Amino acid sequence: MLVIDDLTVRLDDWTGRYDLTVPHGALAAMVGPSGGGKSTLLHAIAGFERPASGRLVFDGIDLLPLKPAARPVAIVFQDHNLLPDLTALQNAGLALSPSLRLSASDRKAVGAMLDRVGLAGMEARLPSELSGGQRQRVALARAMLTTRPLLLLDEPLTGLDPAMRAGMVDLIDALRREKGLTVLMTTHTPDDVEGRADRIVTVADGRIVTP
Ligand SMILES: Nc1ncnc2c1ncn2[C@@H]1O[C@H](COP(=O)(O)OP(=O)(O)OP(=O)(O)O)[C@@H](O)[C@H]1O
Repeated sequence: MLVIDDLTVRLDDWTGRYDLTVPHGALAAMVGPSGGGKSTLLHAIAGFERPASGRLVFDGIDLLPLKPAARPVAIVFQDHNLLPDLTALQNAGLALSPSLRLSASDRKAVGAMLDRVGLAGMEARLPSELSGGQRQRVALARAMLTTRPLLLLDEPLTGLDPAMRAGMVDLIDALRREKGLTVLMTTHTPDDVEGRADRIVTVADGRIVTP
Protein backbone atom coordinates (compact mmCIF):
# COMPACT_ATOMS: atom_id res chain seq x y z
CA MET A 1 0.00 0.00 0.00
CA LEU A 2 1.18 3.49 -0.85
CA VAL A 3 0.28 5.96 1.90
CA ILE A 4 0.60 9.68 1.22
CA ASP A 5 -0.43 11.54 4.33
CA ASP A 6 -0.50 15.34 4.43
CA LEU A 7 2.59 15.41 2.21
CA THR A 8 3.49 19.06 1.71
CA VAL A 9 5.70 20.17 -1.19
CA ARG A 10 6.68 23.82 -1.65
CA LEU A 11 7.95 25.17 -4.97
CA ASP A 12 8.62 28.91 -4.59
CA ASP A 13 5.18 30.38 -3.89
CA TRP A 14 3.27 27.23 -4.91
CA THR A 15 2.29 24.61 -2.31
CA GLY A 16 0.97 21.10 -2.83
CA ARG A 17 -0.61 19.20 0.06
CA TYR A 18 -1.42 15.65 -0.81
CA ASP A 19 -3.45 12.85 0.82
CA LEU A 20 -3.83 9.60 -1.08
CA THR A 21 -3.70 5.86 -0.50
CA VAL A 22 -3.18 3.31 -3.27
CA PRO A 23 -3.61 -0.38 -2.37
CA HIS A 24 -0.73 -2.76 -3.15
CA GLY A 25 -1.01 -3.99 -6.73
CA ALA A 26 -3.55 -1.35 -7.77
CA LEU A 27 -3.51 0.94 -10.79
CA ALA A 28 -4.32 4.51 -9.80
CA ALA A 29 -4.58 7.45 -12.17
CA MET A 30 -4.37 11.18 -11.51
CA VAL A 31 -6.21 13.56 -13.79
CA GLY A 32 -6.81 17.29 -13.56
CA PRO A 33 -5.86 20.67 -14.96
CA SER A 34 -2.40 21.52 -16.22
CA GLY A 35 -0.33 22.93 -13.35
CA GLY A 36 -2.51 21.23 -10.74
CA GLY A 37 0.40 19.37 -9.16
CA LYS A 38 0.36 15.84 -10.62
CA SER A 39 4.00 15.68 -11.77
CA THR A 40 5.18 17.32 -8.56
CA LEU A 41 3.64 14.50 -6.52
CA LEU A 42 5.31 11.84 -8.69
CA HIS A 43 8.66 13.63 -8.36
CA ALA A 44 8.23 13.80 -4.57
CA ILE A 45 7.46 10.05 -4.38
CA ALA A 46 10.52 9.28 -6.53
CA GLY A 47 12.65 11.52 -4.30
CA PHE A 48 13.39 14.37 -6.72
CA GLU A 49 11.44 16.92 -4.67
CA ARG A 50 11.95 17.11 -0.94
CA PRO A 51 8.65 17.54 0.92
CA ALA A 52 8.54 20.06 3.78
CA SER A 53 6.41 17.76 5.94
CA GLY A 54 4.04 14.81 5.93
CA ARG A 55 4.33 11.04 5.55
CA LEU A 56 5.21 8.92 2.52
CA VAL A 57 5.18 5.16 3.13
CA PHE A 58 5.19 2.27 0.64
CA ASP A 59 4.53 -1.28 1.83
CA GLY A 60 5.62 -0.29 5.34
CA ILE A 61 8.83 1.47 4.20
CA ASP A 62 9.23 5.16 5.05
CA LEU A 63 10.45 6.62 1.74
CA LEU A 64 11.29 10.14 2.92
CA PRO A 65 14.76 9.41 4.37
CA LEU A 66 15.76 7.42 1.26
CA LYS A 67 17.65 8.83 -1.72
CA PRO A 68 15.96 8.29 -5.12
CA ALA A 69 18.19 5.33 -6.02
CA ALA A 70 17.38 3.60 -2.72
CA ARG A 71 13.61 3.92 -3.12
CA PRO A 72 11.58 0.93 -4.37
CA VAL A 73 10.35 3.22 -7.14
CA ALA A 74 10.74 3.34 -10.92
CA ILE A 75 9.62 6.50 -12.72
CA VAL A 76 9.04 7.26 -16.39
CA PHE A 77 9.27 11.01 -16.91
CA GLN A 78 7.03 13.02 -19.19
CA ASP A 79 9.86 13.55 -21.72
CA HIS A 80 10.91 9.86 -21.59
CA ASN A 81 14.48 10.84 -20.67
CA LEU A 82 16.10 8.78 -23.44
CA LEU A 83 19.69 9.55 -24.41
CA PRO A 84 19.72 10.54 -28.10
CA ASP A 85 22.97 8.78 -29.03
CA LEU A 86 22.06 5.44 -27.50
CA THR A 87 20.05 2.71 -29.23
CA ALA A 88 16.77 1.38 -27.86
CA LEU A 89 18.65 -1.58 -26.38
CA GLN A 90 21.24 0.65 -24.74
CA ASN A 91 18.67 3.12 -23.41
CA ALA A 92 16.66 0.30 -21.83
CA GLY A 93 19.89 -1.39 -20.69
CA LEU A 94 20.81 1.64 -18.59
CA ALA A 95 18.47 0.15 -16.00
CA LEU A 96 20.84 -2.80 -15.52
CA SER A 97 24.18 -1.04 -15.99
CA PRO A 98 24.52 2.75 -15.94
CA SER A 99 27.97 2.34 -17.56
CA LEU A 100 26.41 0.15 -20.27
CA ARG A 101 28.69 -2.79 -19.53
CA LEU A 102 26.00 -5.29 -20.37
CA SER A 103 26.77 -8.98 -20.02
CA ALA A 104 25.34 -11.46 -22.52
CA SER A 105 22.58 -12.34 -20.06
CA ASP A 106 21.85 -8.63 -19.46
CA ARG A 107 21.47 -8.11 -23.22
CA LYS A 108 19.16 -11.11 -23.36
CA ALA A 109 17.02 -9.71 -20.52
CA VAL A 110 16.86 -6.28 -22.17
CA GLY A 111 15.99 -7.82 -25.54
CA ALA A 112 13.24 -9.89 -23.91
CA MET A 113 11.78 -6.80 -22.24
CA LEU A 114 11.88 -4.86 -25.53
CA ASP A 115 9.99 -7.79 -27.13
CA ARG A 116 7.51 -7.65 -24.26
CA VAL A 117 6.73 -3.98 -24.94
CA GLY A 118 6.35 -4.62 -28.67
CA LEU A 119 9.73 -3.41 -29.92
CA ALA A 120 11.14 -6.65 -31.32
CA GLY A 121 13.52 -5.84 -34.18
CA MET A 122 13.96 -2.21 -33.11
CA GLU A 123 16.78 -2.80 -30.60
CA ALA A 124 19.39 -0.99 -32.72
CA ARG A 125 17.33 2.13 -33.45
CA LEU A 126 18.13 5.53 -32.02
CA PRO A 127 15.33 7.52 -30.32
CA SER A 128 15.19 9.77 -33.42
CA GLU A 129 14.33 6.67 -35.48
CA LEU A 130 11.38 5.74 -33.27
CA SER A 131 7.85 7.15 -33.02
CA GLY A 132 6.65 8.89 -29.84
CA GLY A 133 4.81 5.75 -28.76
CA GLN A 134 7.85 3.58 -29.42
CA ARG A 135 10.08 5.94 -27.40
CA GLN A 136 7.52 5.74 -24.60
CA ARG A 137 7.81 1.94 -24.76
CA VAL A 138 11.62 2.07 -24.51
CA ALA A 139 11.27 4.21 -21.37
CA LEU A 140 8.69 1.79 -19.98
CA ALA A 141 11.01 -1.15 -20.72
CA ARG A 142 13.82 0.59 -18.85
CA ALA A 143 11.53 1.20 -15.85
CA MET A 144 10.36 -2.43 -15.90
CA LEU A 145 13.93 -3.75 -15.99
CA THR A 146 14.66 -2.12 -12.64
CA THR A 147 12.12 -4.51 -11.07
CA ARG A 148 11.07 -1.93 -8.52
CA PRO A 149 7.59 -2.57 -7.14
CA LEU A 150 6.17 0.97 -7.33
CA LEU A 151 5.91 2.27 -10.91
CA LEU A 152 5.24 5.97 -11.52
CA LEU A 153 4.28 7.04 -15.05
CA ASP A 154 4.01 10.71 -15.97
CA GLU A 155 1.70 11.13 -18.96
CA PRO A 156 2.49 7.78 -20.61
CA LEU A 157 -0.37 8.30 -23.08
CA THR A 158 0.46 11.80 -24.29
CA GLY A 159 1.20 12.11 -27.99
CA LEU A 160 -0.28 8.72 -28.82
CA ASP A 161 -3.29 8.21 -31.08
CA PRO A 162 -6.38 6.52 -29.55
CA ALA A 163 -5.43 3.00 -30.67
CA MET A 164 -1.89 3.38 -29.33
CA ARG A 165 -3.22 4.81 -26.05
CA ALA A 166 -5.41 1.74 -25.62
CA GLY A 167 -2.43 -0.49 -26.41
CA MET A 168 -0.27 1.32 -23.87
CA VAL A 169 -2.93 0.99 -21.14
CA ASP A 170 -3.21 -2.74 -21.95
CA LEU A 171 0.55 -3.10 -21.69
CA ILE A 172 0.81 -1.21 -18.39
CA ASP A 173 -2.07 -3.26 -16.98
CA ALA A 174 -0.57 -6.57 -18.14
CA LEU A 175 2.87 -5.77 -16.71
CA ARG A 176 1.30 -4.63 -13.44
CA ARG A 177 -0.62 -7.91 -13.03
CA GLU A 178 2.29 -10.07 -14.12
CA LYS A 179 4.79 -8.46 -11.77
CA GLY A 180 2.45 -7.44 -8.95
CA LEU A 181 3.34 -3.77 -9.35
CA THR A 182 1.56 -0.84 -7.76
CA VAL A 183 1.16 1.80 -10.48
CA LEU A 184 0.44 5.52 -10.13
CA MET A 185 0.12 7.39 -13.43
CA THR A 186 -1.03 10.76 -14.70
CA THR A 187 -3.11 11.34 -17.79
CA HIS A 188 -4.99 14.10 -19.56
CA THR A 189 -7.42 11.58 -21.03
CA PRO A 190 -9.31 9.91 -18.15
CA ASP A 191 -11.52 8.01 -20.61
CA ASP A 192 -8.47 5.92 -21.54
CA VAL A 193 -8.16 4.51 -18.02
CA GLU A 194 -11.86 4.39 -17.15
CA GLY A 195 -12.75 0.81 -16.25
CA ARG A 196 -9.06 -0.14 -16.06
CA ALA A 197 -7.80 1.96 -13.15
CA ASP A 198 -8.83 0.89 -9.65
CA ARG A 199 -8.87 4.52 -8.64
CA ILE A 200 -9.02 7.80 -10.59
CA VAL A 201 -8.46 10.98 -8.60
CA THR A 202 -8.43 14.59 -9.65
CA VAL A 203 -5.53 16.83 -8.66
CA ALA A 204 -6.16 20.58 -8.70
CA ASP A 205 -4.43 23.47 -6.93
CA GLY A 206 -2.01 21.07 -5.29
CA ARG A 207 -4.76 19.01 -3.63
CA ILE A 208 -6.18 15.58 -4.36
CA VAL A 209 -9.87 15.98 -4.97
CA THR A 210 -11.37 12.55 -4.47
CA PRO A 211 -14.39 12.08 -6.70
N1 LIG B 1 10.58 24.48 -10.14
C1 LIG B 1 9.42 25.10 -9.89
N2 LIG B 1 9.41 26.28 -9.22
C2 LIG B 1 8.25 26.90 -8.95
N3 LIG B 1 7.03 26.43 -9.30
C3 LIG B 1 7.00 25.28 -9.98
C4 LIG B 1 8.18 24.57 -10.31
N4 LIG B 1 7.81 23.44 -10.97
C5 LIG B 1 6.47 23.48 -11.06
N5 LIG B 1 5.97 24.58 -10.47
C6 LIG B 1 4.55 24.94 -10.32
O1 LIG B 1 3.97 23.90 -9.57
C7 LIG B 1 2.64 23.67 -10.00
C8 LIG B 1 2.43 22.20 -10.21
O2 LIG B 1 3.10 21.78 -11.40
P1 LIG B 1 3.02 20.28 -11.92
O3 LIG B 1 4.03 20.16 -13.02
O4 LIG B 1 3.13 19.36 -10.78
O5 LIG B 1 1.55 20.21 -12.51
P2 LIG B 1 0.86 19.07 -13.40
O6 LIG B 1 -0.48 18.83 -12.80
O7 LIG B 1 1.77 17.90 -13.51
O8 LIG B 1 0.73 19.80 -14.80
P3 LIG B 1 0.71 19.18 -16.29
O9 LIG B 1 -0.58 18.43 -16.40
O10 LIG B 1 0.73 20.40 -17.15
O11 LIG B 1 1.93 18.32 -16.46
C9 LIG B 1 2.43 24.52 -11.24
O12 LIG B 1 1.61 25.61 -10.88
C10 LIG B 1 3.82 24.94 -11.64
O13 LIG B 1 3.80 26.23 -12.20
